Amino acid sequence: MGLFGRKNHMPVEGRTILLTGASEGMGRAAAIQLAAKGANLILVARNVGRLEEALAEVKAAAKSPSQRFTYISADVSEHGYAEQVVAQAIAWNDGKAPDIVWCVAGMSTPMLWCEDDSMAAARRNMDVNYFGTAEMSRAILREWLAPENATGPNSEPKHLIFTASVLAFFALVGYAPYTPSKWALRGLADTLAQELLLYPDNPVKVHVVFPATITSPGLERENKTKPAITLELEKEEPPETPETVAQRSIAGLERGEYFVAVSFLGNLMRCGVMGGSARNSWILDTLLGWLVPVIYFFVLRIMNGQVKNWAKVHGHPAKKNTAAA
Ligand SMILES: NC(=O)C1=CN([C@@H]2O[C@H](COP(=O)(O)OP(=O)(O)OC[C@H]3O[C@@H](n4cnc5c(N)ncnc54)[C@H](OP(=O)(O)O)[C@@H]3O)[C@@H](O)[C@H]2O)C=CC1
Ligand SMILES: CCCCCCCCCCCCCCCC(=O)[C@@H](N)CO
Repeated sequence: MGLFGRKNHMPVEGRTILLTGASEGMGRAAAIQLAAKGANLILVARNVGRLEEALAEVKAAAKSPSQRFTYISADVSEHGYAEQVVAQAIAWNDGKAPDIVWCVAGMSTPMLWCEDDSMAAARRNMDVNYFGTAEMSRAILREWLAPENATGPNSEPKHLIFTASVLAFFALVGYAPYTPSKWALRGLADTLAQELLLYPDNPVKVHVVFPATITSPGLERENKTKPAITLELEKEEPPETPETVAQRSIAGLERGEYFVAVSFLGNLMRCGVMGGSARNSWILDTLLGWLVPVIYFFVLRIMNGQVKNWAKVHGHPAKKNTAAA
């Protein structure tokens, strides 16, 4: 129970959490905050040097000396990686699967669709962002949902968390290699949310977090290929630090939200495309959902106008179109 008797839907104290993408940016910030709340953590990423550094920061943030922390180096884009990571995690965790798995690992290579490298980029983004998460979700669910791992309908649920982007609510020019990988995560999450109802004795909750721009090392990397028009349009939603995004994401998970947006604009965008997805609040989400078309009537006019004007001023996109140029 939190303030005013509000239930914490995702208690982490004493539980074990596996996070992919935990060595930098939002994943590392989330790991540090979860350590401060008393969780045991398994950090996953590729680069061991950066994992060591993150591990030291996580240890320093721990709430109690009894908490345990480790890391596993793995590439989430490799087929079959997740079974190995889950097996290693279970061995480290005294034979028990982690209670919470948060897939944060992701990347983005924005560019215009007609650029030379866009198809290779699209496949890479899909491998890391979609399959990296899909493989982990399947490996951990096969553990959590096994009949011998049933904990009973009233037990504390396990949590499976995906990390998408507000671009899965509202698309932007220049993100074609990336955006479909994040939309795909939503399709998987909606399907799993329903499929999990087949296992009432093995309660698991699925969630998707939808950040907007995060001032992370990843943002610096993606800005190297980002078209200038993309940079221009995405200024509409101010960037947030990894710490703020992690904190708001965790707050949403603690409130029990299924789709977690981390800003007011993000929540508006979310309510504009709910479709058949579970609502956080049926009343509020529906009311906001009625408002969004009115906003889009103007926003689309303005934003498409900006793109057309860009073409007028700068001519054919051809080559000279990255933000760096
Ligand atoms: N930055 C932004 O503006 C936004 C980001 N997002 C999403 O939020 C999440 C976090 O983003 P951000 O904080 O920018 O992340 P960063 O790019 O700063 O960090 C990415 C993390 O993921 C790990 N990682 C990347 N590729 C792989 C891989 N193939 N296998 C294993 N680990 C990998 C990195 O470690 P290593 O390289 O050592 O493997 C690192 O720990 C991502 O899913 C991203 O797509 C969503 C909206 C906006
Ligand atoms: C109804 C409300 C109207 C909405 C207005 C639209 C404003 C658009 C802002 C979009 C921000 C895009 C952030 C991209 C984050 C991302 O995922 C990349 N950086 C990849 O890492």
